[in-house]
Amino acid sequence: MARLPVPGARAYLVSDPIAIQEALTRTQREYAKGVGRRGREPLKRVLGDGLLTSPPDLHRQQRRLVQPLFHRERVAGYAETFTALATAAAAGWRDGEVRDLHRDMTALTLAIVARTVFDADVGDAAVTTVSRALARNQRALRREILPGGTLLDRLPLPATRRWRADSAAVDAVVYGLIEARRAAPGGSDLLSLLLATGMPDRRIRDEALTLLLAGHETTANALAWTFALLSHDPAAQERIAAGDREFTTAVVRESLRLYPPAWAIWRHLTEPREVGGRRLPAGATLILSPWVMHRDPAWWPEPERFRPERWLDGPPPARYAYFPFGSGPRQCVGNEFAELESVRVTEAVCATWTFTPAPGGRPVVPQPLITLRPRYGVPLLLRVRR
Ligand code: HEM
Repeated sequence: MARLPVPGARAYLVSDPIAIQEALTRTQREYAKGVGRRGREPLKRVLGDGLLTSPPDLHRQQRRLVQPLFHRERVAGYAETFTALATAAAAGWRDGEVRDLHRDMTALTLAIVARTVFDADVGDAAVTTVSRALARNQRALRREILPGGTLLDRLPLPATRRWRADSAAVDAVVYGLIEARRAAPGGSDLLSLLLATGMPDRRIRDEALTLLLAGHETTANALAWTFALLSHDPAAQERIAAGDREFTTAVVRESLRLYPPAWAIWRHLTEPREVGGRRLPAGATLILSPWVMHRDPAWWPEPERFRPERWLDGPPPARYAYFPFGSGPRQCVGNEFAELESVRVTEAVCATWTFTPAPGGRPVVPQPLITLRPRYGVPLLLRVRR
């Protein structure tokens, strides 16, 4: 376990799978979400008391409410929608053009979560509003984990003003969806479930925005990284196009190993405790990092290599050496949704297109903000599959 220089926090990188398991599975009690003594969370300001950032007492009932939307059979029922929306998006691309697949995947995954979870169509303007708000503000939001970070909010900094304007625009999109559903109630989508509880609009907004953001930003990154990796591997593209779904699933898992969109999960101790053989005080911050564990040679032969076959011919990984979706009570509610969506979208793109890195394009490099985004996008040269 190593001490890390995080301002205002006693932060430790935990690299023992047993200690990671304990921190994730005992999350609502001894190990709480967030950074430092008060559990600061960068996303709390955006998502309020939505499922991702809610306190433990509220969390249990919220999770029960939302869970039915993510049951295995229900998710399986979304599969054809995943394929149809991806096929329609890819049909608009042109032979020989260079496209930023990260941007394309952001629009697509947002349309997918709106269609499936919200039973709504979001227009192009709404897609631009939401994706621009995320792209421009992650750095400003990350300030929130710094001590006094919220004080900066009171200063008229350009970043703060931009965030306020973007946030109001995103709220207008979400309240628009809520109003539309109120006018046509009775479905089994997320908004119908939330409206039926009679909870105040502000709470509905928190839950809805949480699922809209958590439900597309991470998957957009996962898909962008997947296409970046595949752009160097024409044989893998062929195998996916030939319909080998087991292989495509292995590709998605391997991509989540090398580029886990949730690259760090933060917890803090609510009381003094021994973690990984070391006594730590209350308020100590623990960083559980899929990025670090997924590339540790102790668990992965040739850890830096993209080799989807390891998921087909090797033993399953040690349980807490691979946790792209976290674990325990706060585990990703959309994990099966995300995996199936990623497989179907990857298949749909490879069915019609082959792709290579854009000649002379900027390098594809990770930018670890709240999520792991490709800093300059993923520019690829597209060719129609012949
Ligand atoms: C590849 C895609 C995805 C990745 C890597 C991912 C990763 C994660 C991780 C690591 C957590 C746990 C955070 C923590 O313990 O502090 C989480 C929570 C969550 N995720 Fe995902 N996620 C993905 C896709 C999705 C999708 C598609 C949805 C919904 C449609 C979703 C909704 C949520 C929600 C609501 C939570 C909070 C759960 C709770 O606290 O009960 N995620 N996600």
